[in-house]
Amino acid sequence: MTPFGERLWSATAERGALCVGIDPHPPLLRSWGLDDTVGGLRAFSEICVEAFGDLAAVVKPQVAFYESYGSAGLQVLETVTGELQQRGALVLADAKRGDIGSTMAAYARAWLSDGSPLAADAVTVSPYLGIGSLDPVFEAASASGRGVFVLAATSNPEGPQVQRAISDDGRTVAQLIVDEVGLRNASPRGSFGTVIGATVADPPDVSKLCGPILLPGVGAQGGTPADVERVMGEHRRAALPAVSREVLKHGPSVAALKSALSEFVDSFAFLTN
Ligand SMILES: O=C(O)c1cc(=O)[nH]c(=O)n1[C@@H]1O[C@H](COP(=O)(O)O)[C@@H](O)[C@H]1O
Repeated sequence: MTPFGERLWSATAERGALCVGIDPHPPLLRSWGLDDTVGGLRAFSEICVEAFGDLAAVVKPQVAFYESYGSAGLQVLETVTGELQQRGALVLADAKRGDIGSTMAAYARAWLSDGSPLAADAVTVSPYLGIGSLDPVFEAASASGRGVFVLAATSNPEGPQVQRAISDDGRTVAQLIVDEVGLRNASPRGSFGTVIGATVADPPDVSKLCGPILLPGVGAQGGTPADVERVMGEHRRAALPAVSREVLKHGPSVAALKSALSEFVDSFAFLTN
């Protein structure tokens, strides 16, 4: 398969730089007139497939909401992943996995290996057991043409306490993570990205990353297109802003969801022009 970094570049050139999240919060299910059951989860997800599959460059199902319904929820996630891919969207599984290396190899098999029922185009991972513990994930992604997004400077207010801490050599933890991911990218359009919230006040330098940057926190958490521009500086072509609730609140009308998504895509047109 063509490496994820190249596939993402083409997808954002064609559809615009935006990642729309599928986050089936129970109150959101209810506001769409759906039950907080696996049936409601399935109906919610099918509406999202219909609304986003042909339009968005990347769709990011939040795995936590599927896991909370057990194996039946994960089955819905498997189906939705396949349907989105059939419609031409790249699927980023927001699983945020992080463990010792030998266990990461099993997560890599689950999310990034051909033939796995849960395999997506890319997965989010957490580096707080040490970036080297993620090597099995980088290896599996390289082997299968998939991608990885490593948390570096997250959008939540609690993040800086850990991520702004200073490491032995004077860099912040967030900077260290960005630099380490950059060392693993083999080409300017690498398949290994980082996560930097659109809400982050003092973002790390991404000039040597050579990979995509997922910017969650747009919309419901207060991030704006101007914030994305500020965080990315001259590296804006690598940006992949992410929005969930601010689009999903327009459901269950497929037309209204599509139009909310298109408005966001337009507001980020400056990233790809
Ligand atoms: O990895 C993520 O996507 C992520 C990282 C981060 O720093 N902050 C963050 O909000 N997210 C995810 O992005 C989504 C944000 O949703 P909204 O706030 O509704 O747009 C959720 O699924 C979060 O888990």
